[in-house]
Amino acid sequence: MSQSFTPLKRKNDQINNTQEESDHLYQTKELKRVNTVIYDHVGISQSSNGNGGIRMKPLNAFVTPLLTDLYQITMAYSLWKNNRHQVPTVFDLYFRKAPFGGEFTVFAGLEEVIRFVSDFHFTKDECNHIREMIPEVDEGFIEYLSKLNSSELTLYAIKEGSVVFPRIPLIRVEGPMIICQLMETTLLCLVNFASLVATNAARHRLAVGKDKIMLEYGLRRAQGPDGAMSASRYSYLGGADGTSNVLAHCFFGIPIKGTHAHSFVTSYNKEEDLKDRTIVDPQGNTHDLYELAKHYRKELGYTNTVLSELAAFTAYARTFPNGLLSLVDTYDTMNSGVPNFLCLALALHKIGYKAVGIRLDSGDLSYLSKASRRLFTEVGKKYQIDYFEKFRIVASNDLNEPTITALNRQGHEIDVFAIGTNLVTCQAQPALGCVYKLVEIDGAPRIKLSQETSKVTLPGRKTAYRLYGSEGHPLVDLLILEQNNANGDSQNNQVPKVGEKVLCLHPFEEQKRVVVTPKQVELLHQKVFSNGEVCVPLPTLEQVRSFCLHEISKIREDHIRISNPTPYKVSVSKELYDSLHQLWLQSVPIKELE
Ligand SMILES: Nc1ncnc2c1ncn2[C@@H]1O[C@H](COP(=O)(O)OP(=O)(O)OP(=O)(O)O)[C@@H](O)[C@H]1O
Ligand SMILES: O=P(O)(O)OC[C@H]1O[C@H](OP(=O)(O)OP(=O)(O)O)[C@H](O)[C@@H]1O
Ligand SMILES: O=C(O)c1cccnc1
Ligand SMILES: [Mg+2]
Repeated sequence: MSQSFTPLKRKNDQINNTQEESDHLYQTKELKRVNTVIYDHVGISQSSNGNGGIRMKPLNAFVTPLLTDLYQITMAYSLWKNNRHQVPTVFDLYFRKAPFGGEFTVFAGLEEVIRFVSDFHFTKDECNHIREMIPEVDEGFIEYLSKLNSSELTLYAIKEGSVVFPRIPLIRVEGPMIICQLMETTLLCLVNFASLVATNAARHRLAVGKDKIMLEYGLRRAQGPDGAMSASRYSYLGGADGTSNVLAHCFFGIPIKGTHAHSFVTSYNKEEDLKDRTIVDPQGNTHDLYELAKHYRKELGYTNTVLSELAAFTAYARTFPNGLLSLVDTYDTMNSGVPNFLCLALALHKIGYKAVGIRLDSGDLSYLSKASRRLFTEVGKKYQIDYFEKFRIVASNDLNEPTITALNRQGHEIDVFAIGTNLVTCQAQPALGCVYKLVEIDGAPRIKLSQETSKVTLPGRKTAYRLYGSEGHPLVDLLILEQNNANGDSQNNQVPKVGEKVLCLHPFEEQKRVVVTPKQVELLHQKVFSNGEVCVPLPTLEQVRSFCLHEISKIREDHIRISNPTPYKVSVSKELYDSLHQLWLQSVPIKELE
C-alpha cells in the first residue's frame, strides 16, 4: 500500500442545498449557525444524483464512506474484479450479549445510519484517496466507485429507542454484495457506541429512580469531541434529563444545566475580593447583600464559616439572584458550605429572591444530603419559610450504578444525580459487540459456524415479532423466516397471531421451548430505506427518548433489574430452527478418524 497522503476535505459536494433543514432536525436559531461552522454536512437536501428521492446528510462530518476499515475497500475491489459485486445479499446487524451484565440493550444510532446510507457516495477526492491507497487499482473500479450510491439498498430496522435483546437483527441490510459489505464498519461504528451509551443511561436512570433528576456531566472525561457529542446525545435518549454540554444543547436541543466549580469559590481569597456587595431587589431598591448574609451568619451563630466562601456565594447570587445553587464542599460542607449557603438564601429571601440549592461533590453523599436537608428544614422553620426544606440537593463525584444503588439502600435526600465519567465513558463496559454477518447470498441462506454456539449465525432472511402476555409485558421475541413473493415483496410465513398458540424454540437448545398464546403481536422490523429514499419519518431526539422510556416501562421488572436479571427469551420458529440445523449439518465437514 502506498504511504502518500493528500489531506482530505469533504465539502457539500454533489448536493444542491435547495431545501432548508426540515422540521424533524433539532432546530434552534443558534443551532443552524453551529451546524454550518462545525458540522458542514448537516441538512436535508434534494438529491441531485438521479434517484429523485430525499437525501439526508450525516450529522457528523466524519461519517463518510471512508470512515471504514481498509479491508472493506480491498474486498470491494476484489468483488468487482471477480464480477461478484452485484450478487444479491442479506446482512444482519445484531449483538450476542447485552452489556453491563444485564439482559437488555437500548437500540440507538439508527438516525445516523439512515443519514449515512441515504448520503452514501464517494467524492472525487475520496476516489483519489483510494487510488493513492491501492496503487495497483484498476481505473475502471475507481470509475465504478465514483458512480456508486445506495439506490439498490434496502434497510429494515427496529425503531430507535427500542429495548432489544441478543441475536435479534437490529438492522437487516439487503442489496448487491459490494454495497452491503461497504456498510459494515460504518454501521457498526454508528450503532455500537450509541446503543452502549443509551443502555448505560437507561440503567443509571433505573438506579436513580423515576422521581429524581439525572444529569450528564461527562464532556471533560469523554472520548474526545466526537465521543462527547455522541455521549450527550445518547445519554439523553436513554433517560438523562439534561447535559452540561453546551454544544450538545445547541446542536441537539438537549436541556442544559449547570452549577459552578470549586475554582469559583477558591478564586475569592478574602472578603475584600468582593468589590461590589450590592444587589438591586425586584422593586429597584439597592441592598448590601453581603452584609445582610453576614447578619444572618451572626444571628444563626455560624461564626466559623469561611468568609471568602461567603463572598464567592454572594458574587454568584448577585449575578443570578434567583439561581443560587452553591457548591458547598470546598472547605467543609456542614461547618461552612451549607451554613454559608443558608445565610445567602435568607438574605435573598429578605429582599424578594429565592435561592435554588446546593451541590455536594465529595464525602459521604448519603449522610451529607440528609444532614443538609435537616438544616434546611430547621432554618426554614425558624424563619417560617416553607420552601427552604425543599432546596434542591445535587450530588456529583464519580457516581455510578453501584454507588447510586448503595445510596438508595442507605437512604438519602438527593434530588439530582449529576453523572460524568461513568456515564459517558461507559467505564463498566467500554464496548458493545454488535456484529454484521452475511445471512443470505443469491437467495441461499448462509451460516457462519463457531466452536462457541453463541457465535453461530442464524441463516436466512428473517423478521422479528414481539409477543406480549396478558399483563401487557413482552414475553418473547420470535424470529421467523421471511420469503419474497413473485413481485419481490416480502411475505411472512408463519406470522404469529393474537390468541393463537405459537411454538417458540431456543435456536440451539432443543429442550428449551415454550408455547405462547400472545395477547398482542408486534412486528419489530420496519422498512426504513429503499429505492434511494428514506421510507419513514425520522422522529426527533425528544420523541425517541419518550419512546425509549415508554418501552422500558413495558419490560417486566425482573428482566431489567440491576442484579441477577431474568434472561428474556429470544426464540426461533420451527421452520427457522430446522433450516438452521440442516444448514449446520451440511456445513460441518465430517472428520475422519484414523
Ligand atoms: N454513602 C455512600 N455510599 C457509597 N458510596 C459513596 C457514598 N458517598 C459517596 N460515595 C462515593 O464514594 C467515593 C468517594 O470518593 P473519594 O474516596 O475520592 O472521596 P471524596 O469524597 O471525593 O474525597 P475528597 O474530598 O478527597 O475528594 C465517590 O465515588 C462517591 O461517589
Ligand atoms: O465525577 P464525575 O461523575 O466524572 O462528574 C463530573 C465531575 O467533574 C467535576 O469535577 P472534576 O472531577 O473535574 O474535579 P473534582 O473531582 O476535583 O471535583 C465535578 O465537580 C464532578 O465531580
Ligand atoms: O455544572 C456543573 O456543576 C458541572 C458541570 C460539569 C462538570 N462538573 C460540574
Ligand atoms: Mg472528580
